[in-house]
Amino acid sequence: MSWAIEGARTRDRFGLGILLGMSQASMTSTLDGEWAQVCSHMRDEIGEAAFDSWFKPMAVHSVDAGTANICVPTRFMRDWIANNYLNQIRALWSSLNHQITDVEIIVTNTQSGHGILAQASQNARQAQGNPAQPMQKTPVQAQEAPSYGRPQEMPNLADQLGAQLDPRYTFDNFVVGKPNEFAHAASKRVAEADIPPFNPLFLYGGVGLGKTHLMHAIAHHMRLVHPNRTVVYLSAEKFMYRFIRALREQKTVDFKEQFRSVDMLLIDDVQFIAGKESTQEELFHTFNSLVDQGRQIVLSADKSPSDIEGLEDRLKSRLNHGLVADLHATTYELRLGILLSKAEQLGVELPSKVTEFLAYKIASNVRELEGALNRIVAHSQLVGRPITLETSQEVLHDLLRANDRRVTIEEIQKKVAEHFNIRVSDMHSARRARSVARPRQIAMYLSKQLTSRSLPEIGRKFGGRDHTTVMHAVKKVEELGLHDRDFAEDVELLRRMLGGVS
Ligand SMILES: Nc1ncnc2c1ncn2[C@@H]1O[C@H](COP(=O)(O)OP(=O)(O)OP(=O)(O)O)[C@@H](O)[C@H]1O
Repeated sequence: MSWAIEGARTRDRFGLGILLGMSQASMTSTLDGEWAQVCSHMRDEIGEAAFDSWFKPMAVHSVDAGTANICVPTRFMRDWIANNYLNQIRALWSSLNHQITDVEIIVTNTQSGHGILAQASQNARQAQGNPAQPMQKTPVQAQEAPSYGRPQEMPNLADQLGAQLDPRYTFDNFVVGKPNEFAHAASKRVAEADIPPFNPLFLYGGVGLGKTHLMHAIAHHMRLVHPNRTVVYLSAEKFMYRFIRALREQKTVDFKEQFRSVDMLLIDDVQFIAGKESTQEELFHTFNSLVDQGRQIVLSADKSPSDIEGLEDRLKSRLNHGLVADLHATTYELRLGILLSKAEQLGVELPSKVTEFLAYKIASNVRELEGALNRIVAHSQLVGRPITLETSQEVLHDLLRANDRRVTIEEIQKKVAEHFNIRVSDMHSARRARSVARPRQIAMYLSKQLTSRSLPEIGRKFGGRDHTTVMHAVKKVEELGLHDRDFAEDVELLRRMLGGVS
């Protein structure tokens, strides 16, 4: 509590006391009592955690002509309180004491206990040619404060606490397909909502499936639409290191204050803090404080909260409380879409055969697919050759081998049937129509080329046909390939898709 009496100016600094004919001591206790009541209301209203963060460090400073001045130790707190709680404080206080018509927040130097104006405010006053004003008013007037958000200086906090956002990771650049449509829709909803629709949003899925991309997209959108809001994105690892540094430098109060004051917090790769107890504890409190204040939290991990081992139960239960959305492994169609979108971003036109080939062959994750595309494009630009199936295969030789797997006759039949748009059952049927017979012959040829099965074995897999039928099919396909370039390319594409890398 700091009752700073600055000099013996006759100005009615304690206007209220004189008005009421009270002694300074009794006025102090009246104000203290009223402030305690305001605090008690606010604690009920905003919850223990937020109250501890913001109200505990506050104290009554003075009263000036009906304006109660509350002091806080930092400008940051002043701005936050002014933007978020001042209207409530003012209303509560004047309902307790009609003489209080206004409340202002001032920044004090807590070391000396004297009211010292924040530098910016002091400069402003001097600039107005009024340096002798005893009362230190803040430049933040509650009436002018936006109902949500903060003064222009606040977004810096996002850079201070968080990581840079990748400008490419936007919703526009995110290709939506069956495996990610739920996670995408949930992310969009969070990004576009004014009040958290679910808290937290928890995104999870395997490596390289787009979790980080979606988180950045949410943050980009939020920063664009609400430039005044503090949107902080960082990895759980970074959160931990920041916390450890704060502990080491004895700045945990600042750490808590800062993280608990953001408007949106996005933490990536939460699995990283499994088994890290004190970081989990800190995250837990940060989480509660933000949720209490109605701030959105978005988290991601490689597993669902329940499946992350080494995560405290109470944290798991909080993480499960909002919406948990998973990203599934990509499908061929989604990979095609992503390739087309990435190629467009790179400004290159990919032959459709190359796109189909890559989408089929590189099924592990999107990051690898993107890497493959980048390699092909870089190679083509460096050597000045167009992108073809052959050069792609050459350039990606190692990657393709890593993605290679033993192909079965069933897979060949399925792939060829898909390619020619016929039923897989036609591979076994007796139908002789060319539209069915030719793909069947190609499938037999590829079975001979790509598997170690004998001719009779292959025949049996094609509806119990004789080995001579298979032999005939192989010859026919070779022959046709010699005279029909399109046909040969089709077969070659299928061969490469199915693992014929050599
Ligand atoms: N649906 C998509 N549309 C466009 N690009 C995508 C899509 N999914 C993933 N990507 C791209 O794939 C790359 C890897 O995605 P991202 O880093 O978001 O994966 P992640 O799930 O966070 O992986 P990790 O678990 O390794 O952190 C990024 O370059 C991203 O842009």
